[in-house]
Amino acid sequence: MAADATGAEAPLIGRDTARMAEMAATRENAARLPGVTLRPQVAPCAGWDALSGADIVLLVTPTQTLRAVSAELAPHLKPGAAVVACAKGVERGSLLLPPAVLGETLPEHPAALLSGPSFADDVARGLPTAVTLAAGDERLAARLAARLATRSFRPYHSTDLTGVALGGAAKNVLAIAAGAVEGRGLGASAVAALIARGFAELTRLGVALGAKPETLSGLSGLGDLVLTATSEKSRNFALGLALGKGEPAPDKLAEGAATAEALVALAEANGVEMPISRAVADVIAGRASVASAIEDLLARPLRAEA
Ligand SMILES: NC(=O)C1=CN([C@@H]2O[C@H](COP(=O)(O)OP(=O)(O)OC[C@H]3O[C@@H](n4cnc5c(N)ncnc54)[C@H](O)[C@@H]3O)[C@@H](O)[C@H]2O)C=CC1
Ligand SMILES: O=C(CO)COP(=O)(O)O
Repeated sequence: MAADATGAEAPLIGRDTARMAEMAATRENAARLPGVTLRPQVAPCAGWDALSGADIVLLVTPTQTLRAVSAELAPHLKPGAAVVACAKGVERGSLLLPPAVLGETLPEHPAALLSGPSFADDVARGLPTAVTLAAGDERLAARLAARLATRSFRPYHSTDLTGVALGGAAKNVLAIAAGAVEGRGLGASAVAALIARGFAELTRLGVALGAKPETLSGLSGLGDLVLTATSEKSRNFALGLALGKGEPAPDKLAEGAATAEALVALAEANGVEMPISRAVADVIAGRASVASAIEDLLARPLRAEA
């Protein structure tokens, strides 16, 4: 559970017992958020025991682990507890977005999703951040948003789970492409073109899946795309940058790399073209070089902008 506005204790559960004990003692997550002192109500611990008292559980593991982790914690949840996925991606194989994965593993629990432009480091340092909290039920979405809000962390609520989830998944793939364009030294105009055309393909798929266009152009879609596709703090952008420069990939989670192939498969299944995402999937899978992928994108036939 998060350290929310109520000041209630918020257990922070991790699987590495020694690291959680160290975090509890030093009040710092030295590996992920060095220099940030944990708020007093955050209680690092290991094991699932602390779940039994939680009304709201935030799941902050990567997309491809969501199914296993949520299934493992299922027997330990308080009846009726809301489970909020914070992952941004498409599950490989099933092609499901995070809320739909939770719908399968935790059908008795209301599923929600937290997404939007928010580097963990910015949030932890109390810098102003606005995000989207989505749940199928509007009252639940509003209640969760109010519960998680702080003076600097502003969740807007939504019932468009698909739109919020799709924006978060696609922007990571597109950020890899933006990083690669930057890494090849193609200039700021090319990055802007990529963001705009990337947003067009994100929107096409979102609409095909039933998302609301205003969700896609909101915080969790366009907002997060702009952040991630323009900042070297983004691990997805940093991966693209390394690929573009021909350097080794950084040893950090880049959700877009794990999601690219699944995103393109989801688009194909819905009859939607996503050429930039496809180029990223091809490069990640080793089917194309960055140079040839960019060549192919530039060689596409000219067409109407929509
Ligand atoms: N770091 C950020 O700024 C933001 C991250 N996210 C999303 O949050 C999700 C997680 O990302 P981060 O926390 O940044 O990644 P991370 O790599 O910093 O942390 C992931 C955590 O999950 C744990 N984990 C991995 N596999 C696990 C498993 N099978 N069982 C239990 N725990 C497992 C790891 O030990 C680690 O503590 C991603 O989908 C990412 O897109 C969303 C918004 C911002
Ligand atoms: O999702 C994020 C910011 O909103 C974090 O982006 P990266 O995973 O690329 O670091």
